[in-house]
Amino acid sequence: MTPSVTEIPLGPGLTAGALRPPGDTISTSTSDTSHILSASGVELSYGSTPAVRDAHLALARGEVAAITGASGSGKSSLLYCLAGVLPPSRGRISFEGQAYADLDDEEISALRRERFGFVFQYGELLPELTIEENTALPLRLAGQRKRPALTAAAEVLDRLGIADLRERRPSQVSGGQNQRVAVARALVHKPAVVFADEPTGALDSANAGAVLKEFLDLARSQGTAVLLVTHDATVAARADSRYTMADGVLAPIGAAG
Ligand SMILES: Nc1ncnc2c1ncn2[C@@H]1O[C@H](COP(=O)(O)OP(=O)(O)OP(=O)(O)O)[C@@H](O)[C@H]1O
Repeated sequence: MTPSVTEIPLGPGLTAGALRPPGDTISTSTSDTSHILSASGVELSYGSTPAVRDAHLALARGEVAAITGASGSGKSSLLYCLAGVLPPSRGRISFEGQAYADLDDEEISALRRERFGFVFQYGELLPELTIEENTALPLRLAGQRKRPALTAAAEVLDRLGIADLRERRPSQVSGGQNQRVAVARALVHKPAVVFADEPTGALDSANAGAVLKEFLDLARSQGTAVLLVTHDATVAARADSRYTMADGVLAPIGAAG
């Protein structure tokens, strides 16, 4: 099963080419250019079940923001709205001042593929590709030739201390190593924003701390903003800004810095 350009798995049930139902009600205003990503009045319901209520959030270039909250509070739903994966029921989301509502399906797919990176709890690597090929995937999807893409992948793997694993397949490395590969893949194309949903949630605490540090150090060194969803307050403590979510309501906790 070789991945096609439009079928890169981004997580359970998600693909890079997926999702943009017609008829959403996002406003087309593009006034906020001071933040790389901004959201106002975002709401999402699944049928009659509200999951996100009137969420406001702004992410600066290179900022690491964390959202904590209990299971079912709406964190993932909000993350997927902000990543252009799920269209909100109401509200406005914009990237670099460009409202998602003004982008067509192809443009929003390109945004997710080229300007965003994704990390999920279980890595979501493609089992039939090597570690190096998995890491190079965003560059290949963006049209880069194989050799420079693999060279760039090897450099990122080296920065994460796992260059020696590059010829192996995901089944041949540990959980922590898999998650480092997922981090490498999310950052290899130097995206503007990485969306990370419980990126270390499947790891033991020592491994989780190490992987998280490497992830955030690498993101910060290349100016990539990170929006991090986590249950774990110690993970959130590494962020520049923090939000909490309860019953679909997002609230900032503490000042940035
Ligand atoms: N596809 C769906 N269809 C219907 N309801 C859903 C769907 N996905 C999530 N929900 C509901 O929306 C609410 C928010 O779910 P969400 O997954 O966003 O929460 P979460 O805070 O990320 O939870 P967790 O920490 O357990 O991942 C929950 O009540 C959940 O049951």
